[in-house]
Amino acid sequence: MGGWRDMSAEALEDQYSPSRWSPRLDRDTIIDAHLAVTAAGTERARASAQTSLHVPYGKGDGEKLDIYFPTDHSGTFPVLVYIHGGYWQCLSPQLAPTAPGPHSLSASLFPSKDESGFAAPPLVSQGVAVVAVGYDTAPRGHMDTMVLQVRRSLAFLVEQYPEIRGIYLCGHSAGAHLAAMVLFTDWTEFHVVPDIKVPLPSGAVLVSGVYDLEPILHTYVNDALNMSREVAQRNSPMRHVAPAVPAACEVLVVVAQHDSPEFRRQSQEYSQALRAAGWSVSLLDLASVDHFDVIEKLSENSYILTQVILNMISRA
Ligand SMILES: N[C@@H](CC(=O)c1ccccc1NC=O)C(=O)O
Repeated sequence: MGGWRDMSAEALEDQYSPSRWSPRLDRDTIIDAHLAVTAAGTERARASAQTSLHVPYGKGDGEKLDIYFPTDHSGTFPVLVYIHGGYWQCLSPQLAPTAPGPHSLSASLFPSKDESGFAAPPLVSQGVAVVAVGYDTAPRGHMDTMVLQVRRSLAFLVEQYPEIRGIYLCGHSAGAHLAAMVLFTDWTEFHVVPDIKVPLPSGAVLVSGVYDLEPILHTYVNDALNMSREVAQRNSPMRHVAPAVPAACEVLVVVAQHDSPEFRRQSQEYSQALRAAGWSVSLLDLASVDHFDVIEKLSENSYILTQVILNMISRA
């Protein structure tokens, strides 16, 4: 069992507050800066790529996705599906860097699919489409619903876009958790399996994620999520590591040097568990980045993670 059980409430709260661990920016400005950088990157991506925005993949208001098409998309193309983070919620006062008040309820203070296209430019120029998936964050969405929505968004893409040849998943923080939940989906429930000749997804890049939700139950993060222990366990990828099937996808678990020790432990333990179950998994520990710029830098062509992702896709 993890050492988190012996931590004080304060220490645990610290460990699960990524903004407190960056040597680059202080805790009161880093989330604002993260949103500004990802919003500006998304604006650049929308100005340069051909897009289909707010495409509904289900009936719910939050069930929309944005597609950034590759520069040349006359034939088939691979897709990187990006799942944003933000601790699965949009109302926690501690997620907002400013004091609680009407201002802190503004949607722009929380990551959403609308600031999640920043990784597109280096990928679309290499023939890879990028899809930013929206999902219903808490308090509107329940953890089970978010997992279901992300799974459904993939089934939708496979069905609607026959020109897609290979879906790669990339999630950040809470989004890495959702991506990891997709790895053990029973696709027969989504009626897509008979047509699938490649595994779904073909590869997964899990960046600074949480794979055991139990510690979160004891922190402010659960104020908006309201998870019971049962919900947290049912939605913990760490508890569902199944033996790899022959066509199982390649998994890259990425963690930042300046992620908290608990976040770093979670990535280490999850990647080890997958490896022990026969999965093809690598743990990439990136130097000189924190919980936020580890993902922001995907807007840069020369960033090591951008190159690793392009490499994973081109090897398929
Ligand atoms: N309250 C958190 C905020 C946070 O975790 C977060 C903010 C923006 C994007 C991703 C985040 N983390 C996980 O999804 C913190 O202290 O950093």
